[in-house]
Amino acid sequence: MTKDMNTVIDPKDRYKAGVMSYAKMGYWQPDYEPKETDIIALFRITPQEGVDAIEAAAAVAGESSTATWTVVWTDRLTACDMYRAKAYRVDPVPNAAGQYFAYIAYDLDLFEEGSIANLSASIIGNVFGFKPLKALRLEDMRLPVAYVKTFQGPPTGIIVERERLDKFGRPLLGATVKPKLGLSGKNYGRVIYEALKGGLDFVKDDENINSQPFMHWRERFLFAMEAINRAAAATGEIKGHYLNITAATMEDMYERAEFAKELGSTIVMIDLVIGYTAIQSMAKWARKNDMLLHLHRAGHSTYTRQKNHGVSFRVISKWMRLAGVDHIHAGTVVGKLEGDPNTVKGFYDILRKPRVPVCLENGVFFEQDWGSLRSVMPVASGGIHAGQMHQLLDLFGDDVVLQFGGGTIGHPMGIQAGATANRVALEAMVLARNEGRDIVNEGWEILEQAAKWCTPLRAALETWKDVTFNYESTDTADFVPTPTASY
Ligand SMILES: O=C(COP(=O)(O)O)[C@H](O)[C@H](O)COP(=O)(O)O
Ligand SMILES: [Mg+2]
Repeated sequence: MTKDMNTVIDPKDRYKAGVMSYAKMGYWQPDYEPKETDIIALFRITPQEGVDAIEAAAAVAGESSTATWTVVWTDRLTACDMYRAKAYRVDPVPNAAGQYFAYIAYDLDLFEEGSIANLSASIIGNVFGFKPLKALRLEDMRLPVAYVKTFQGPPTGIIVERERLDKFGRPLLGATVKPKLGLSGKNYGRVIYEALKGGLDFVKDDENINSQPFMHWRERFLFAMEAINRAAAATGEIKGHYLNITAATMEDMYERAEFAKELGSTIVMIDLVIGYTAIQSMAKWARKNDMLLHLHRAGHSTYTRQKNHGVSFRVISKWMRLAGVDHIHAGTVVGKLEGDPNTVKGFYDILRKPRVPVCLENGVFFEQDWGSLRSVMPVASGGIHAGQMHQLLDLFGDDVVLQFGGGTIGHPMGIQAGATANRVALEAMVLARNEGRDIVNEGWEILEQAAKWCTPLRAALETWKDVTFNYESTDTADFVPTPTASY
């Protein structure tokens, strides 16, 4: 008698041996034409040696929708033809041997309305640990308007934020208080006051500042608000500080948010690590209470950075626009943290545009209609300074917060001077752009001209130097069709 194959074949080899075929179970349908209401996911799959790409794509479709590792009788009790996700297209990734782009369509009925937790439990729930795959990356998603409309989206959005702040026609300026940890409430407040008085619009808490022994959260909030009020009175401008309300429980976060509002803050901040459901809860709170909601993407690089495994930040950007944040850190290109120029531009389009056109060069695979969901203000932050103002304005335009932590608080003449250097650099660059000057090629010259009248800017340029470089995209090179692979 032959042995039961399931007992001797390693699960990952079942696909090679043909014992198990998700493709045959109906999860591969090359003739399927996605419906307007389908959710579409684009995965980069790297099958194990000997596993067929189509079988691997079908396995991803199966495991991220209805299937388990074997056929079950109860499928027949459901509308299984409709509920099965359908892998309908598999293309080899040019210049990346062994990798494939797999397109998978999901019926809208597979998802609960307005829930990122539910969406992600399917799309990234189990499949990333699946044995037939060496690696898997969720590159992009198309979210149908019917689904988009079940989400609240950003509580405030760019237009209303500008109206509330009464600031138009230029990027907003911010800074993260440094050092990240250790300051007392009083000294923390001093940093905020100096930076706001010097010319910044916002200052912010760092991702890991919550309620530590050296500064409890109420001390931080009280000293921060005092600084904001004083700076607003001194400058005649609306000023703000992102009070980080990230905490261990929702109860704590609501308590901190309520206190921020009570003190007159316009904005609160959360970290991505609090989780999708907590983010959605805070988004609802922010809309109900007319508050801006700032999101720091703390933790994202653990799964967004590797090019063959994890989740692209363009997908996280989409989920966060649905979930409803007003600000999100989205990369600088020229700063201290990784970020391919075209890819980062793609994130900014996803966050800001009402309808995002396909742009393979920027890694945007699908047209995305946001169905009048408000737009998210991207935040460029991480290792940037006044000497890069021309490149930042060229890359990101006006609807962005440019945030200089070290690039304000590390200024040789002090914090207020650091803020002034940034404000003068920005205003000089915006003026030059509006006059039609070529800010990319004449950028450093424009900064030097402005520095003749502004000692803090001169000191900033002398300290941090001209680091203008030609940003070139490499990450999305393999997205653009080649003569041998078109998609
Ligand atoms: O503290 C900083 C920046 O400080 P500095 O301006 O001194 O470098 C932020 O946490 C990073 O911007 C996060 O990165 P990202 O914005 O890419 O999520
Ligand atoms: Mg930080």
